[in-house]
Amino acid sequence: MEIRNVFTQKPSAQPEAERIARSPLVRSIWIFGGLLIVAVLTINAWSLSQSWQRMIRNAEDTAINLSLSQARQAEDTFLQTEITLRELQRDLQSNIAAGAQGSRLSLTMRDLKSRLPQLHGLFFYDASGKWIATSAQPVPVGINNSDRDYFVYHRNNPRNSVHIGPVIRSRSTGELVIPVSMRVTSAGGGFGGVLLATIKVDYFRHYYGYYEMGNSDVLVLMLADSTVLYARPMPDSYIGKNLSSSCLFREMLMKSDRGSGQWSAALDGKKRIFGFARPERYPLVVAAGYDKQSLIKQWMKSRVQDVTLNLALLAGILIMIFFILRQARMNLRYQAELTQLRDELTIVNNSLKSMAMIDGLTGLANRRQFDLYLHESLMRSAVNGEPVSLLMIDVDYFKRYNDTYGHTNGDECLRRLGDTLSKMPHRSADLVARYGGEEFAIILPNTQQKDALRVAMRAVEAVRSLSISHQTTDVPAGIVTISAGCATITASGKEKDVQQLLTHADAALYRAKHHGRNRVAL
Ligand SMILES: Nc1nc2c(ncn2[C@@H]2O[C@H](COP(=O)(O)OP(=O)(O)OP(=O)(O)O)[C@@H](O)[C@H]2O)c(=O)[nH]1
Repeated sequence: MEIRNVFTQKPSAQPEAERIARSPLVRSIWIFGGLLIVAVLTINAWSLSQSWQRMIRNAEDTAINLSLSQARQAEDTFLQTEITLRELQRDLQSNIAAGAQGSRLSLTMRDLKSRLPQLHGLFFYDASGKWIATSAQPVPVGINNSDRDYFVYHRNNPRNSVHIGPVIRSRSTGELVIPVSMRVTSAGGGFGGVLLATIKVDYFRHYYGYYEMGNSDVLVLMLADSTVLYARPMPDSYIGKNLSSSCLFREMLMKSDRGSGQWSAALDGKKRIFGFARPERYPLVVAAGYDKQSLIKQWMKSRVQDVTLNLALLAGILIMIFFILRQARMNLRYQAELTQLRDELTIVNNSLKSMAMIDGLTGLANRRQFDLYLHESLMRSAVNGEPVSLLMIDVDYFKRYNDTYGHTNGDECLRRLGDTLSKMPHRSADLVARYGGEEFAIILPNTQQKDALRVAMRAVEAVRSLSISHQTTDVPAGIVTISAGCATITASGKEKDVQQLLTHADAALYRAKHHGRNRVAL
């Protein structure tokens, strides 16, 4: 009988690994870990998106506030200029009535100009465009301004409102200036000339320079027709540019006088977050724009710490899942090994149990099994009323056989006899056992006495035909023979049944011996 070595045999690794991978515990850990990672990623994505939205909202708020304050500042600047022009207009109207005095008006202009820092100059041209008075010193001679747009505008337009024109280069100083002009009515009620105030572009350049803005952020003052008056920090070549293609003029100003949004600047094509405002009094527009790329960089810089911490958290979760999985796999493997060990031990136990029922020399059922089976057979007989027969078989003169051929040969002889008896045709219910020493027994359930007798005689004959030499003076046949005693009972279900059958079979065997051996007795 083979007993497997349970301590050295290992299960094949592949199916075991697959079984562990498919186990509910490992799957649950994967699902839990996956959900945890998804949750962390989702929360992080949400928090990043919230902080980005906040950043955009802040930029929009700052841009709109800045453009509102600049619109107000521009309005004040132009209002002061308008007041100055109106004062001059009043003065001029009364002088025209009394006969215009250019030198006196120039003095007044110089005085007014000195009060307003934004002013580049004040001028009065007569109906033909000739310079009559100016705050400039000395008064240029021989210049005619009738070709200027603002002059043409007032000559053709009788309205008394202030006109703000696109930036021009001053003919007296060469500076970039914004012309603010008014029509002067002649004594007869016709066109009497133009009063002009020029505002220095440098005034806005200087003023906008106060604000802390990035190199790509813009602050732009425009006319309502989208002509640039000044754009910080762009070079002067951008002054006068028409921005009508911008989203600001195409969409935003159509809906509201103030607001915010994101679009690509018509100035340089860069995407910015804009705020804009249009003053009530003058046809001006101010827009402040923050460069989106710079904002993204700034935002990313501010989130580096958070993102790093979250990545560390994610890495921690992954490591934790890894260790939990490893631990779970180890536990499952130990569990599998323990289960296998238990199964192996059960097999070994069963083997040992069956070994306890087998005779080591002959391989037949041993005395223990014989006792159990005889008891069981008699119990069954007591229930169904069928007879049970027992053959007790003893080797004749076996002491002498041992003495003559030695114990080793004696053992071999017993093995051959056992083999012969077990190979005799038997019914499946019959049991051949080694009863002890040189004694054998055959239990024949559901067997009548005459049939048992026949089996016994066949056994005696089978041994005889083995012709195992037994050459001593006491053994007449000169070969190994056996004697058999045969007994049959129908059990009563009482304890004594076993003893009774054994005693009868023993007595029969005794008789077989007594009557010369090598025979059967009932
Ligand atoms: N070799 C061997 N001898 C055994 C074994 N068991 C019992 N014997 C021997 O069998 C012999 C039985 O002898 P006895 O009971 O005197 O009977 P016998 O010599 O066979 O004489 P009868 O039974 O009267 O014919 C003893 O010498 C035992 O030592 C065994 O397993 N192996």
